[in-house]
Amino acid sequence: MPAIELRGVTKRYGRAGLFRGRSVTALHDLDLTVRNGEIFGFLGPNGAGKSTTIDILLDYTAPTEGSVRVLGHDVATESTAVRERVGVLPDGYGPIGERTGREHVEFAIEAKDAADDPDDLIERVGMRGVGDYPVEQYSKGMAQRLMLAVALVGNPDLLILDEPSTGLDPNGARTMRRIVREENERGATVFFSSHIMEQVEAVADRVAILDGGELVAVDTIDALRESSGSTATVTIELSTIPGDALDRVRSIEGVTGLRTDGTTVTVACDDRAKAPVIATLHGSVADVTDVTTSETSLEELFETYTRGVAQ
Ligand SMILES: Nc1ncnc2c1ncn2[C@@H]1O[C@H](COP(=O)(O)OP(=O)(O)OP(=O)(O)O)[C@@H](O)[C@H]1O
Repeated sequence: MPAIELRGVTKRYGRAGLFRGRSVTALHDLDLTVRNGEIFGFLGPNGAGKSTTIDILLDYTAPTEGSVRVLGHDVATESTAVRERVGVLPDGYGPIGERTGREHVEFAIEAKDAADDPDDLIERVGMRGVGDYPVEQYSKGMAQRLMLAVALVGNPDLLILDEPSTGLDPNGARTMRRIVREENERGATVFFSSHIMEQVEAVADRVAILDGGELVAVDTIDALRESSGSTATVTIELSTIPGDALDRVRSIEGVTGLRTDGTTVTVACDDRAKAPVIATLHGSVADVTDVTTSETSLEELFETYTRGVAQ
């Protein structure tokens, strides 16, 4: 049984007021399967439809067409069963009011009828020392840690994290990654949206890239590298930029992209093309002062897929 299954999901929002009559199609006929036990990164540019998808998974909004199953339950008819087994870290909703962080966690434990120790959760998300402060005094990062503690209550089978790194400093981001891995090792499926590609690359088993309400890629990051044709990135520092040599580099078989920034040339290519790229620039009139090669990053793949270059 997949953890998440969307079939033919379309979502149209109606417009009120001045724009009444015009509607926005946020998702077009989306099919998506998230396997049980995987860490799944959900990516897309602003307005791609990520939050809409998450709202549909949680039954906060209904799809215009299509069916949605979460942990084997139809979210339209069995939303209570879904909520009992899902932990959610929403985007843009922090804790409010005079209650302390600990009280929020205690409330969530009670609401889920769970047996967690609030102190353990507070400790785990790195909130020791501030659990007894009223949440109105929390910084953005502390509020985010608290929301994560609440999401973890009851050992959920599925964690849905919407932009989990919002407001977190590097230590907080590391804690988040550690917790995602620990939860996954415990057996939970983790579905998370993010704009922070390093975070996704560090933990995700597979990723989906959504663009304009449609999936443009779903796979492991390695497989996306292969299918985009750019497995490597070669970065070359030159003393000057020789225009004709750049044209020769572009025409090398296996080169899928080339960018210049000052005297730095960055070439996306497959592994076979690395040596000819370096040799071509090395043999040009300009001096090569530095060369680095690396695997194509998820950020570069994201750019490729969301510009429709790869297919
Ligand atoms: N309640 C709403 N009413 C009307 N249009 C909406 C509503 N919510 C979202 N939209 C539209 O649906 C599209 C998808 O928005 P959504 O918020 O799902 O994207 P997103 O991928 O989460 O973006 P971001 O990365 O900026 O958070 C956008 O065109 C947005 O303007």
